Amino acid sequence: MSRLIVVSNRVPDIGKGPPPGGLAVALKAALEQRGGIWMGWSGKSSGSQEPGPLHVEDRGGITFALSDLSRRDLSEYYAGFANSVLWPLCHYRLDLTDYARKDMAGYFRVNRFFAERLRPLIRPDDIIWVHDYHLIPLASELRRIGVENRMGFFMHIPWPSPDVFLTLPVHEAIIGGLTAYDVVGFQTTHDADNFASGLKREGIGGDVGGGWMEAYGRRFRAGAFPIGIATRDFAELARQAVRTAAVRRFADSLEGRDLIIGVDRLDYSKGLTQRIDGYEKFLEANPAWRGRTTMLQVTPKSRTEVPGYAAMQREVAESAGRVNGALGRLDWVPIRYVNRAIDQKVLAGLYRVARVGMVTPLRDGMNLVAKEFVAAQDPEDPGVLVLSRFAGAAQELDGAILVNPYDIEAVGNAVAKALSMPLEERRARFAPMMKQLEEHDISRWCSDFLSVLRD
Ligand SMILES: O=P(O)(O)OC[C@H]1O[C@H](O[C@H]2O[C@H](CO)[C@@H](O)[C@H](O)[C@H]2O)[C@H](O)[C@@H](O)[C@@H]1O
Ligand SMILES: O=c1ccn([C@@H]2O[C@H](COP(=O)(O)OP(=O)(O)O)[C@@H](O)[C@H]2O)c(=O)[nH]1
Repeated sequence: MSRLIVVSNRVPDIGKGPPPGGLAVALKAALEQRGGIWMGWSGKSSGSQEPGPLHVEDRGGITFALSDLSRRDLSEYYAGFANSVLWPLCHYRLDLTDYARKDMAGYFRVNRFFAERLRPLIRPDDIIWVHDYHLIPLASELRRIGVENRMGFFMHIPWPSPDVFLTLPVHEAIIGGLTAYDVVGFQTTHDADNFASGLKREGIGGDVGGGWMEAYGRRFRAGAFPIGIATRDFAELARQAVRTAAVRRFADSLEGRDLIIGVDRLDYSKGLTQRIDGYEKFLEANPAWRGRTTMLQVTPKSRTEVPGYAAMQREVAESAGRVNGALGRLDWVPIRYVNRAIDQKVLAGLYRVARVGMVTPLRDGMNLVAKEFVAAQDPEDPGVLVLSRFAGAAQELDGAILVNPYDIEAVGNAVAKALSMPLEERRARFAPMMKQLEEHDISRWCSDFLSVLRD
């Protein structure tokens, strides 16, 4: 069996720190099965110095090859082109894109640097699987220095419609970068269709049927491979977590109120202020519910070095403060806002305690929180998921109450509907979602992608 090489900007701390998420678990299993390497950024800056040699280390049966990046690299490649151009563009926020040629050049330079560092580690029959928008040009850089191995790419974030994507000044180089892969995977058919129609619009190729696309005369496999979670393990984690002291203490602190939970990185794509406004609308329109619900919003800080994110932090805190100030009482705070990461084991228990899960991004590639919330429920007495129709997860979780997150009143009405939904309907909505998550879990995602890449 050929070895697997996974490349991603962010590499989980397998064997160190808290338990890794589902993606790390699945890739770890695939890497252990075949033997392999996980390459990426070490998470550290070498400051103004050039990065030293790769840190190569065996952990939990996997070889990690991690590279530091200089302050300039991180500013131009990570905070700059990846997170101030590609991320807002792919999430339909053209108003937030901040394109600079210097950052674009830094992005391609870091991709070349990763390719050159990876090159000596590659054996002829290795399979290479590259993840996410930070590393689109990696395959073309590897091909340029003579690497002929099978290479696949998975895009974790949305692929926008051509009208949006073609505003990117270097769209040709980005599309050209993708065509150097043998397989290109997207989260949903909608993303894959957007990509194909962009090729067609530009007259450089398109969908040629049977799971194949063509661009610049090169054929490659492309399509939707929706990412899953480790469903059974997560359900078990939630069952155990509700018995732990931390989750019991939290549940007691609710004093019989119904819990509404939101868990999102602090990111403008997650629709946090709109969600808080929706909850306020719900409380205004349903005074009988005041004092009988608590919304817990868990929002760890993210990408603080990127300008738009610092402003977000203020906006979300202000929104939560405004609602608490306007509607709170001496003995009741409508929203509890936690601005740091919570261990996933505790989260699993909180999801199970909650009556309603609020997942209302303005745009999201998939949104694993939506899937985790469903998997964590008690099948006999499940909570209800309120889900944005603009999250990739909405293509699969049709038992959720689907909402348009831009319609604040609709979000408020969805909260009311979720809180008063009869048990029978909750069960009827939950069962098919759980079946879908069990049948399409993270191991299936991994093996589906790798079998197309291998064949
Ligand atoms: O590495 P960071 O800059 O700290 O950001 C964290 C990750 O955010 C994004 O996650 C996406 O992937 C999820 C799994 O497929 C998907 O459910 C979600 O919708 C996406 O937003 C990003 O794509 C990752 O590369 C980042 O590491
Ligand atoms: O305090 C937190 C917040 C989030 N997460 C995890 O972070 C992931 C977030 O993934 P998602 O696809 O929802 O969004 P992303 O942040 O990747 O855009 C999920 O597995 C969450 O369980 C966590 O462990 N602790």
